[in-house]
Amino acid sequence: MSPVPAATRYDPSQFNPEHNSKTESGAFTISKENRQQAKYPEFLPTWNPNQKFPPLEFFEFHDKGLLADANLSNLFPKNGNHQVKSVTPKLGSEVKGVQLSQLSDEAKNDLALFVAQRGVVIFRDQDFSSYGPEFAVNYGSYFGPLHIHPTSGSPEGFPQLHITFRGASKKELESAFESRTNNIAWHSDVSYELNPPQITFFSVLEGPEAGGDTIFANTVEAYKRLSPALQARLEGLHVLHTAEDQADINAAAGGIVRRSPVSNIHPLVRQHPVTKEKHLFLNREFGRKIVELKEEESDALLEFLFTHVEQAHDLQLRAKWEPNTVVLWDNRSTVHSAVIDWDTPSLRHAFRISPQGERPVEDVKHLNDPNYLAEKYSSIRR
Ligand SMILES: O=C(O)CCC(=O)C(=O)O
Ligand SMILES: [Fe+2]
Repeated sequence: MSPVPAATRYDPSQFNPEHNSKTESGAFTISKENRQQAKYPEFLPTWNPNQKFPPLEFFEFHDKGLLADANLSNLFPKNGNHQVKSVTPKLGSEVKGVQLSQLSDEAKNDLALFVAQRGVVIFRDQDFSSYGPEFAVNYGSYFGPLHIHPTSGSPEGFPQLHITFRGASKKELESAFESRTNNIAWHSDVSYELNPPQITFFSVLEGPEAGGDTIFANTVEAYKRLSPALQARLEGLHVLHTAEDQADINAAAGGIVRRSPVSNIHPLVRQHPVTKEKHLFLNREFGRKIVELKEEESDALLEFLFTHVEQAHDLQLRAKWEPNTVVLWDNRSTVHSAVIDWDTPSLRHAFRISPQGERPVEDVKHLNDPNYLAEKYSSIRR
């Protein structure tokens, strides 16, 4: 079974006993010093050891992108004042002149289609974060039930928001490289869930002037680049994804585990319900084993596929954050990593909204089938 990757071992959801203090309700939060510096205190993380959530259950999901206008005319009206340009030919668009907070439901449907088509969309000059956590939660809920992360910190009262927070101390910066030569950790978010997230919103509220970018890779293109012979061999294989290590690491660091960790099996090659494109669905952080293969075979094949996606800069992009940027990604057909490279002491504070999507399927004919893979589950010792 693949070993727990270095980046997963290092990063217990930013829970850091050195900078955490307690709120009035007994939850951990960041230090007073960091709280005083933060420009968006309503989005600061808390970790409440008493908060517990029941296991997630399978649900049917119908992507809003399927309701979109094929010409995206609600998102980009004919006489609108918007500019859209591709970041790279294979992945990503950058948009100016569209205010996410003001979109109608019809325009949100187009947004879901556009993000599915482009993989990553970078929206500049947004007022989205100024409306606070409640607005963010309501907005994201349009696209699907919001995922509550099992180990992350979140603003009090808004467990659906996943907060990324790094303090501004020199020690914190240096600790990033104490035991690793780099901090790159390619993944798609919480792929161990039965219905992992689809369209995902990420807003960096404040961050360093240079650095702290987020990198993305396109797993549709990564699949297309493989030879037909290898593509055919990958069909019908399934990967075991697990939350166990993340839970253990957080518990060991004194953090929280607010939902019991799960393991699930998903197809290695997945079909997208909106674009109908096939893509690799892999995850260096949570994907541990190809269940149909022996251990050494699985390790070698997974390592080949991870390296293929991670080295192919010709199917990747690097999103640069400016004040008031919101980035949306398709958490099914892309993988991403934070880039923790800044060396001036500055806060980096971000929030993520993760609407859950369909249970991954190798062919959309299985979409929303509650018995999908039932036989395989019963035959696998996990
Ligand atoms: O901090 C970043 O740039 C990305 C963090 C991340 O992987 C996430 O929130 O899903
Ligand atoms: Fe992520």
